[in-house]
Amino acid sequence: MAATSVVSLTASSLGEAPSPWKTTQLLLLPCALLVAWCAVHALEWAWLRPRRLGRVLRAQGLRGTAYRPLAGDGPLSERLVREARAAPLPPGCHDVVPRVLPLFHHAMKEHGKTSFTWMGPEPRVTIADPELVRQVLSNKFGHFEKVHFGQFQKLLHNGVSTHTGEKWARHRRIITPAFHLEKLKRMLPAFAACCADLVRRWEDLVGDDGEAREIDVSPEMQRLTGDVISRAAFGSSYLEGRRIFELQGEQVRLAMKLVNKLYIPGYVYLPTRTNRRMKQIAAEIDGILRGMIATREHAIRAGGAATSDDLLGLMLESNNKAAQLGGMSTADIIGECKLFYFAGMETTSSLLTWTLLALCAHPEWQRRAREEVRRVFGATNNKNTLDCPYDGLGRLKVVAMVLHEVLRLYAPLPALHRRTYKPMELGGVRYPAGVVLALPVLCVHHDVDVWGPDAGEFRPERFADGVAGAPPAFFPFGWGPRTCVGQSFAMLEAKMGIAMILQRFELELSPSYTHAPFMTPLLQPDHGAQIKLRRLP
Ligand code: HEM
Repeated sequence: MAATSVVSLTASSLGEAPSPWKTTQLLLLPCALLVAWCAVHALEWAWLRPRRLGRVLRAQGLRGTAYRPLAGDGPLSERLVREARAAPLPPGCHDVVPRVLPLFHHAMKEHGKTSFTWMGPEPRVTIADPELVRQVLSNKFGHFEKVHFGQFQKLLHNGVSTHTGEKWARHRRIITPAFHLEKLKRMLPAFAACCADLVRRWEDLVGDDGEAREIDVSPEMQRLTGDVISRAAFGSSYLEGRRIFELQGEQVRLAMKLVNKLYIPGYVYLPTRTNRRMKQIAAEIDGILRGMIATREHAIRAGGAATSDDLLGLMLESNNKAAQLGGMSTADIIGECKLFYFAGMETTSSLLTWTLLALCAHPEWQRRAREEVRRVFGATNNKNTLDCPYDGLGRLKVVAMVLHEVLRLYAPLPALHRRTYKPMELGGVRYPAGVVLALPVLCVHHDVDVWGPDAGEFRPERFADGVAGAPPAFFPFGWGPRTCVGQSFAMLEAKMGIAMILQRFELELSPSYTHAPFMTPLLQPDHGAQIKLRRLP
């Protein structure tokens, strides 16, 4: 319209009628410019920039796969995953890297330990030297920033793990006190109640006729850790919490369908069935959490407490104290609650599942761990030990060694990622901005150069002197300023769960179990974790 009136004005001021051809030309010009601008940007994004970054890396002696426009190594990765997935491992074999991280394994074998592959148009350099990994993760200036998946990630969770800079520091300061050991000790009765529910249910399932019964422990451990996080996070409102956990589970399953489409710009905004359902789920979760937060805040304003023994209450308390310095908004608190599920549930259930499977595959360690549990807590939990479980859990040295060895061999998060946002030097290589650094936790944990020729074997005695006595190449909870805030929470929960199970049941692998560790994106058994349980006298 504006263009037409300018044309008419100019034409009439010259005393001529505007020619329709001229008008069309003037209208087409901005469109043509827009198309040209998009084309140049698309060319830069999909072709010129990747080629430039690849050249810079190769010029410094790094080797890697050839860039394929847009798709990158997607098709290669899909093929390698398909092949790896088709080949289960023998039970008790812990050489899981080629199966779990087939693309990294392939690239490192073909092109060296520090080599690169392509995530769509982004080069991804694998850094598998533990000292360099530590340097990346310890960089407190955030020069290696976390890799995010934009709107997609917001639908799953939008908490401290996705924030950067001042916002991350503020959120981390506010939520950290909720995870202090003194606070966690007060949550132990909630942990114990969930574990007691689980073993009671299993006792009913197994019966006491001395026969072994098969149970798939993988969904069982997810249910346990979902219950624990629901109770620990929301105290008496834990049934609403459980609904959130069900919805989050569905959200993750839908999200996994989208992973390969993430490189199609704007895909998450298309009104597909999956996208619509994901938005619905996010809205329902937000609604439940908003209601819970409003109730707690109302209680605080009325002069009461926010139920300070659960994570939500502790976080609100800490947030109120930080209010003068700029606290968190309700939307921020919702993001953190969603993150508790995402960060704390599947990770710990993965650890518990692989621990139960490892104890079946290594009966000698099962016997030693059970003897220790029964020495500390008795044959079944009696009143005294339940009153003070923290001290007892601290005395479970063999159980701790087993858990650490499982975290080494089956790290629940097999790889972490960072991105350079400005040129950075690392290990003698100068990385330009925009390079993704993949830190393959699992490869470092299985590296024979670090752990010795028996790196692929289950030997919990490596951790006889705790983590401090093991090689400095163990980082299942990350390293540096962004290390896992829930580490002690997870270890206490896992110790309690394993102790209560070992106290009451003997475990053995079922013949129907297939050893198939798989990344979903956490490390889970691909075909379930079928274990035969027998009740102990
Ligand atoms: C075995 C269980 C767990 C494992 C293996 C694990 C692993 C990790 C790792 C590797 C990171 C760092 C990620 C990175 O640097 O990119 C992390 C961060 C985090 N974890 Fe855990 N985690 C576990 C349990 C938990 C639990 C139970 C919670 C909370 C209830 C939790 C909450 C978090 C949070 C909030 C962060 C983000 C910290 C930040 O960015 O400052 N985690 N976790």
